[in-house]
Amino acid sequence: MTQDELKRAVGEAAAAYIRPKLDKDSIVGVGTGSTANCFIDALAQDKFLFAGAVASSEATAQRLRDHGIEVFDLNNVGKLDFYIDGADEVNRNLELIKGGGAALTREKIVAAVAREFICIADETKMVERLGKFPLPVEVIPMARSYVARELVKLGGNPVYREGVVTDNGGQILDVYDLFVDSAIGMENRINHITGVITNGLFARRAADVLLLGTQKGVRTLTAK
Ligand SMILES: O=C[C@H](O)[C@H](O)[C@H](O)COP(=O)(O)O
Repeated sequence: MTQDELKRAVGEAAAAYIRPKLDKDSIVGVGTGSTANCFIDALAQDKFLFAGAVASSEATAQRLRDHGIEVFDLNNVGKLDFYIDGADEVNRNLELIKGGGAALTREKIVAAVAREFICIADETKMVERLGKFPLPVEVIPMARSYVARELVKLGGNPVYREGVVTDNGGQILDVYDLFVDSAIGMENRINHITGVITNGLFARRAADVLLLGTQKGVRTLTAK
């Protein structure tokens, strides 16, 4: 199977995973990216089973609406049973790097609210240790150079993702060569740099379940 076919398989598996738990009041948290798009397309088949969705980006909100799925403002939603999203890297503890599509901040917010975070990924995303994928860090624009200098002190090589403005008006630094021995430790350290909005390590709120697309089928993994 190609990578695209694996993405489609996990998108469909995620829709099947939540289907029996949906009711007419359910609101589903939906992530961003090509794998999340596969999930949205599968979820649309079930759109009469649930109330609507909360989106982690403007792009996702648009795709949901295009499918006729109502999109709610997170501030008007009391509880979210599920959040389904892709990842750029995932380890065996279901800690993630996310933000390749610059949606990390809203993704982290929706994941924080959700009772169950289901990550969907093809097997190319599974790693022993996080950090080969450059870690996205969203910053307040005026703080970009200062934050970059602080990231160098942590051992990273930050590169400004030129031309990208996030849905929140932030900018992105992609940090190469970071040694991430403790994902939670690094997530906290980077969050404490003044001017950082969010970083793409999802360790304090890791995924609860991973649906991993492999050549032998979709595997369901929980944290080790
Ligand atoms: O900002 C983007 C998100 O974190 C995506 O979930 C992540 O980049 C994975 O995207 P894709 O499914 O396209 O590989």
